[in-house]
Amino acid sequence: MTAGSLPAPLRQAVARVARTPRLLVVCDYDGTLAPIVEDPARAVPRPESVRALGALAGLPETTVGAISGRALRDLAALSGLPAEVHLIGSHGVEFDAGFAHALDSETQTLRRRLEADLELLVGQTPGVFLEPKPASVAVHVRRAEPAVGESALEAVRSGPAQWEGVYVTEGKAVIELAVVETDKGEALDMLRRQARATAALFVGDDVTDEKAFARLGGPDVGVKVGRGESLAEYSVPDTADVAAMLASLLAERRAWLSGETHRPGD
Ligand SMILES: O=P(O)(O)OC[C@H]1O[C@H](O[C@H]2O[C@H](CO)[C@@H](O)[C@H](O)[C@H]2O)[C@H](O)[C@@H](O)[C@@H]1O
Repeated sequence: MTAGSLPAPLRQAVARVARTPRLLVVCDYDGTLAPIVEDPARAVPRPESVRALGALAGLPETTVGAISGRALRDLAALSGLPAEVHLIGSHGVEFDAGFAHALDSETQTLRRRLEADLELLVGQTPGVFLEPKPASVAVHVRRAEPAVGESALEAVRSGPAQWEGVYVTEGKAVIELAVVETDKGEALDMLRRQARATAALFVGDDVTDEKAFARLGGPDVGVKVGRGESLAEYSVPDTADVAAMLASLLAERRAWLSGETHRPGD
């Protein structure tokens, strides 16, 4: 996949947003920068995407972020994104390493109870495993036989997912129970305010990314990765196309900033 093989309307939208005075570029991680794989610990990003995001973050008037469902520490370790890229974990609520300690003791207790209960309920089911995070626990079923995975998901849905103070998110072969409400759209808006962005490009593949797509408007560009209903105006099939699109955005933005292409009002 090359920039030239992106659909023409998307190529035009990318060229347009590249010409905004203060640009914000934000990507989801799994399924967007990193292809989906069986083992979450092995989900590494496409190097071309990492390079493009790093280069974009080095340009003037250009802010870059990644908002992921992952714990911030895991996102930082796995993504290898440079320090100039703003990383936000836990579906948009984890901005810094002290996040878990800032939760009140009742919330921390609920989080521990959730993990213990989920371990008893599904932790020993073949192919099912837990991913503990600072304010949530994800139950993965990708490695389980389909019927086994579905019954584990059902046990979680009808069990701890019903507890008071628990927020449920279902994703790709995963159900996540959190003790705080999460919203990637809030995180996107915070980055937008900090950057005083005049337009944003957001790219994501999963249900939690829809909350970010819902915040887009005006000159913004939303790109859904993969199939399925989405609020995003544009879509691409997979992470290779995301890499091509980011490369195209980088080339357009560089050219515009250096005056090689027409600036509005010139
Ligand atoms: O918001 P994201 O960056 O897209 O994170 C969403 C979840 O991604 C991870 O799980 C998903 O990707 C795994 C690796 O490809 C895959 O094995 C799993 O089935 C997917 O659900 C991550 O492990 C979760 O913590 C994130 O919430």
